Amino acid sequence: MKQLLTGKQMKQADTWSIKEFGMESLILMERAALCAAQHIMSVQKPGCVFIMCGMGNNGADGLAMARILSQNGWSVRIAAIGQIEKATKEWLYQKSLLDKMEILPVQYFYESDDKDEEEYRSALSNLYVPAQVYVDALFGVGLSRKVSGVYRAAIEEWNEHKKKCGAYGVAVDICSGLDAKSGQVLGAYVKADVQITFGYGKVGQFLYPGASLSDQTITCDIGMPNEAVYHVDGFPFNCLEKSDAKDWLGSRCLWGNKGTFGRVVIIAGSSGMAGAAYLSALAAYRTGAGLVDIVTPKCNRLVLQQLLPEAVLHCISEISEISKDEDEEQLAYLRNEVLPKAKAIVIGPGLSTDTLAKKLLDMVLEWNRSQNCPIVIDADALNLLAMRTNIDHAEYLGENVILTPHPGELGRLMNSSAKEAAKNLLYFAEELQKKFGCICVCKDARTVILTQKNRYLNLTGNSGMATGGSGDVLTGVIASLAAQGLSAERAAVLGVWLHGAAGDEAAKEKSPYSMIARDLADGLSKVLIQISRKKV
Ligand SMILES: NC(=O)C1=CN([C@@H]2O[C@H](COP(=O)(O)OP(=O)(O)OC[C@H]3O[C@@H](n4cnc5c(N)ncnc54)[C@H](O)[C@@H]3O)[C@@H](O)[C@H]2O)[C@@H](O)CC1
Ligand SMILES: [K+]
Repeated sequence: MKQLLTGKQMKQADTWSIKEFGMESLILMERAALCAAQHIMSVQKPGCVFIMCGMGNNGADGLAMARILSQNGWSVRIAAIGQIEKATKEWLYQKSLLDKMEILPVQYFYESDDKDEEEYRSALSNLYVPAQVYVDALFGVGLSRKVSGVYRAAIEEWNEHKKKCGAYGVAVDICSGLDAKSGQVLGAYVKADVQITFGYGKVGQFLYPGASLSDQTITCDIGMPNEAVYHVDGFPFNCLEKSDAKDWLGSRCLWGNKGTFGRVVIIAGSSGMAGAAYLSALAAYRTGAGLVDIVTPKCNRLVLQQLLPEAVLHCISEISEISKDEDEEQLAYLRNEVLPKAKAIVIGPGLSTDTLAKKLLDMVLEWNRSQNCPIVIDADALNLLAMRTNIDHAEYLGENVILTPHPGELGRLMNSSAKEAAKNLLYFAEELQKKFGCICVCKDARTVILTQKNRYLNLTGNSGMATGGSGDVLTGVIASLAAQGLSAERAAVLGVWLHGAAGDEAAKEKSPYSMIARDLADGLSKVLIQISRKKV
């Protein structure tokens, strides 16, 4: 399992390693600089390298790299941006070593208020020499505000000159301008070929748009003690990898019957929305559930029977079509005959928010209070949840309830907008988890999964999955895994991973442009072939 930290957590881990564990800051820095320099030497023959340094420890890494590369036959040019009075002690130390080597001019560029950005850029232009490698060591995890003035000009010149001379761009620790927690860019930002990041990957490097700033992010071990990660506020973000997916999936019982592999009840669809029920149910079967029941309005009977004859259909009448008694009767049937057989329930895809949908959600939530059955709440059921204002959600929803909002639904659940939710996905996810106390799967280009105790970031998937019905497929995958016996938390995390990996398989065959939700179901089979164990 790969672990990621926010910038603040990384600084806490650094501080603990230095102050409590007693590891010298300069030892960590030497290893960091060596890793980055070695990467450069492994991909390029000695030549000319240009290094843009700030005055913090990221800049100090850049100076240490200059020393190492110079000792290895590189011609080095450094532009130091900022005020020397702000330099850290590590920076001054690294500079003193360069001075003793008498080889490296460090050209300073001071912050001053009397220049506008254009003037800064033309002055900087002379410092940025043609080189085969461009290194960005301006800001690391210490970036604390929007980039402006000389720093903005320095970044823009760096990008432009790098492009002009076709240089290989290396960002030290993180692309300058990228927020290490949110993945948002603050003013100006470096676009590099690779980020060489130290100790742990930073969450912001894997969330978008941050994840698009470099082609590659390489995490280097710099000798930080393993315990450091336990001395940070909150929890690190865990990223499931293929080997973890294999472990979590386990092996399928060779002598199992359809009862062994769980029954999923899917309450989904409304007039014109049969597809949502179909995709959820198809995905539940394709992920291995033994039986799938669909509870849906009568109007969807024919189409669902034709599309998925394997499913058990329970067709219900719209409230307007039946008497009050008949309505009570059909709800009692579901409560007494259908829900008790479920090993996992999905409610919401294409359900609508009408009175019947509301009653169905009430019934399922009531069921959840007395039964230990994992429930995936999605789409319209989330919209209905957002309309409720007078219940204590954390008490009402248990730890085996899984909410799967996209940014629009997340915004509604938190009385905000889709735009805000997408921009501050981590913050919104944290607030949602606090509000409802259950498992929150906040879907976007990168999906964040939060539980009471753990935080996960999913790294599979691609833009082709931004297509109608993709979320419906996810509900079926998660419920299917839960029905087969995985804990609700593992079902949610593995389900999101599997769904993304299925999307990656579909993209290989169809391209992200032309893949549709159904292709994800084919993708699921391919991924399951790769990760399922051959033997018990
Ligand atoms: N021993 C350590 O602490 C280690 C630190 N390392 C490096 O140190 C970095 C962190 O160093 P620092 O904490 O000194 O932080 P940074 O070097 O990332 O930047 C901090 C400096 O930038 C200034 N600053 C922040 N935002 C700004 C903005 N928008 N405009 C202008 N100035 C701005 C701050 O005032 C401060 O002077 C890591 O990213 C990593 O590269 C590594 O060498 C590993 C070991
Ligand atoms: K940097």
